[in-house]
Amino acid sequence: MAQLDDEIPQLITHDKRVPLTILTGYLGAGKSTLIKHILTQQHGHRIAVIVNEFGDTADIERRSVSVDDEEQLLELDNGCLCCSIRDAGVAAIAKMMRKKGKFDYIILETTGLADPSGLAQLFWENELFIPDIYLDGVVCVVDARNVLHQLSSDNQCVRQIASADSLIVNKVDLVGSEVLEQVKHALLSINSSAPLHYTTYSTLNLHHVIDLNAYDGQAQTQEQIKTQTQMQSEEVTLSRSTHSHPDSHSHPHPHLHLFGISSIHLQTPPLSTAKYATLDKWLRCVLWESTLPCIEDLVEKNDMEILRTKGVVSVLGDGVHILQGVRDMYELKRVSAGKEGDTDTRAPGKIVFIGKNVDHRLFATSFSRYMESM
Ligand SMILES: Nc1nc2c(ncn2[C@@H]2O[C@H](COP(=O)(O)OP(=O)(O)OP(=O)(O)O)[C@@H](O)[C@H]2O)c(=O)[nH]1
Repeated sequence: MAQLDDEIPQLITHDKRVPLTILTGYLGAGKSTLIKHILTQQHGHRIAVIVNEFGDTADIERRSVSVDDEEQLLELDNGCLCCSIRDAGVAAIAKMMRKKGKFDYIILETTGLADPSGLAQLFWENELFIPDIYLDGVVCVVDARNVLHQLSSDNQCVRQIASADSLIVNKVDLVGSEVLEQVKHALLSINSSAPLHYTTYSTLNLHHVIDLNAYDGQAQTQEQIKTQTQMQSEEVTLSRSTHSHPDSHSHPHPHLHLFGISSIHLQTPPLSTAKYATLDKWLRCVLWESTLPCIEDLVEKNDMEILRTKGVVSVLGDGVHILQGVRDMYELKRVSAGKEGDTDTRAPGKIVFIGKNVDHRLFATSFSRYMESM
């Protein structure tokens, strides 16, 4: 356990905040293996690892990742970091931030049983607690061999995948190409906006894991989001037709109900500044009030839960704007200036919602009706 003391704060950087990666993934997926890989690579960072484990396995974790300097590891004894974060957890991390300026990056490995979306939300809005830290991204390691079974039986496993900004499909050495295809389709149907990376022993290029800037609009260019979502939605369509009549007796894989969690995309044309304000209002209804306006004739009550929102929108004469959201929090931010004749500002936009009971038809109808009515 790191010795936390009250020395005079000496942050490694004075003008820069320290990035935080939340590392999630089901029990045994390969999170510690990934940390071990990260800590032995050249990445130019001095990384502190925080292990948040159930029970007393943190001791085993410490040994298995073999960190040279023990002070790089901080264990949070309480398995439920989300509940304790506002007091002990934040205090511990804040104190660690003052540790002699020994690190410039934090990886928080969550318990294999946790839903990371609450944590992501907390660190996204954490300026109140630890202003020196910003959330870089949520990375989820998936066990290619066991994930299909886990998805059918554990809600948290689905939520971990839904919250990810980067998905690492590990243990590909243990499965054949057919299973890998099924895994890919299952993951894309839950989260179509996170890129997939296939690994053995969590070995991959570190730019898929750290310095993602997933919550910083600058990293999400229009082209990236467009290519990613277009490519992945084609694959999801393929996956849905492949599994249109699942039957556990005739199929070699289980029917995945995924606890109602999936992702949908809405297309949006370039918006005038007035319509952009309308979009903002519609998002407040959806994300703050959990309501889809203007569809009362179609559905009485909507039992939806949004975990993650991402998007890119062109505003006529005002450049490209990025949408980022975690649960009920969201941010619309301009990332490039627009000018007359700027092709970017005339490109179509796209909004991705990941969550429970997100129905594409209802979202699309609500969106188009609301945008027309205002
Ligand atoms: N065959 C194979 N084994 C792997 C691979 N990656 C990890 N393992 C093994 O899987 C086991 C679990 O890996 P860990 O990295 O400890 O998994 P974890 O996600 O940290 O596990 P928890 O802390 O229990 O949630 C270890 O025995 C690893 O050596 C892989 O790609 N292929």
